[in-house]
Amino acid sequence: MQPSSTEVHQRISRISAHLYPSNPQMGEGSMLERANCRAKGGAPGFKVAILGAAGGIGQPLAMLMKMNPLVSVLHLYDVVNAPGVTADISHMDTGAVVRGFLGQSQLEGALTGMDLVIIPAGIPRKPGMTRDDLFKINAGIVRTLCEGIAKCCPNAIVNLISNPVNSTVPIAAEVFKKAGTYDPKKLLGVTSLDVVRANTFVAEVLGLDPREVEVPVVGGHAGVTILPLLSQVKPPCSFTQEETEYLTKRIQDGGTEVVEAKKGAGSATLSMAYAAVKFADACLKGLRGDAGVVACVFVASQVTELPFFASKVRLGRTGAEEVYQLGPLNEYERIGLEKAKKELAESIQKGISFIRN
Ligand SMILES: NC(=O)c1ccc[n+]([C@@H]2O[C@H](COP(=O)([O-])OP(=O)(O)OC[C@H]3O[C@@H](n4cnc5c(N)ncnc54)[C@H](O)[C@@H]3O)[C@@H](O)[C@H]2O)c1
Ligand SMILES: O=C(O)C[C@H](O)C(=O)O
Repeated sequence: MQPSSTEVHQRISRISAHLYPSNPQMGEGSMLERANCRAKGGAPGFKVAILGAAGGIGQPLAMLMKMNPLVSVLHLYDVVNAPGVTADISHMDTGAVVRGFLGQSQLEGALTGMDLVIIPAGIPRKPGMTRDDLFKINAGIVRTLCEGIAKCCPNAIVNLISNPVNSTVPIAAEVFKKAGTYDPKKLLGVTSLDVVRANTFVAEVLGLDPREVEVPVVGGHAGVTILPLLSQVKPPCSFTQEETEYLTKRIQDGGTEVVEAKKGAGSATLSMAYAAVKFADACLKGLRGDAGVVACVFVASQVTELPFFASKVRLGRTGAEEVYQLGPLNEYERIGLEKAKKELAESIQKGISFIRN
């Protein structure tokens, strides 16, 4: 039987409300309720928000998270174009319910009830810039978004991608401390792109499939703070001094390599979305209670004298439940570690001072 025109109208307004629940002109509450029911009644999964979802990273990240079977609800927030990206992604025939949120007034709706918040909001580098040159603009963006998280989903795990990660993570920590919601296990600076690059470049040198290679990358996420531990590569292997220097430099300069190739059109977006999803998936598996979920991430740490440091962690139901020691380093890595710590200390302090002063 054909549906009546009233039924068709009702269905259309339901779909609008599903896509734009925070925009009263776009639909009625009934669809939101239905979407919530579907989220509850459908495959069990986690609620994930992407802040900066309409950007170069945000769009492919949203697409890949919509394909993730662990996600039941996906909230896409941006200050521009969120409705367009949401409409597009929502047509994918995968399980997650997608909802769009546009602008500061809809931030609370985007965040309420979330288990995981991924933040790729902020400006990217152009050739000639360092990640620290992004601090002025991105520090304020991260502060505002983290104030929203503290208010609306204080228990969520946060995956912070916005650069400079070495400073934005300390900024987020200070915001959460001020709000009384800081849980060091749940604030994670995303460094998975460094690991993805390291696996790829090392595999090239060894003539292996990159999927078989595991390179721990520790320290931070900028220049010399990115420290690949080539002495700990799996499968066990050895490198000449020339290979070690080539690989270390290429991994440290991977971001710049992409920024220069893009000639002013931004920085890594597609490989970053891939790396972000790899890490987010690990966080969700940890939340689900899977055993043995290990990844490198920039996190509150006692591995060195610095308050934050990237190293391998074990992800569990409450976030980064165990932060692993660096393991034995060779002479080249020990020298690299000292350089990394010097620069990292300044970047961390800059982030802390941004909120405290
Ligand atoms: N951690 C890493 O490994 C890594 C890798 C690549 C890029 N990045 C960083 O990620 C960030 C984003 O890069 P991109 O290429 O996607 O940039 P982009 O400019 O393409 O996208 C950024 C998005 O953020 C949005 N945005 C700006 N202010 C916002 C706010 N207050 N709230 C919500 N959204 C807001 C913009 O509207 C835009 O859609 C940059 O800072 C970049 O340096 C980090
Ligand atoms: O290099 C950049 O500015 C972006 C990102 O941090 C990267 O490593 O690709």
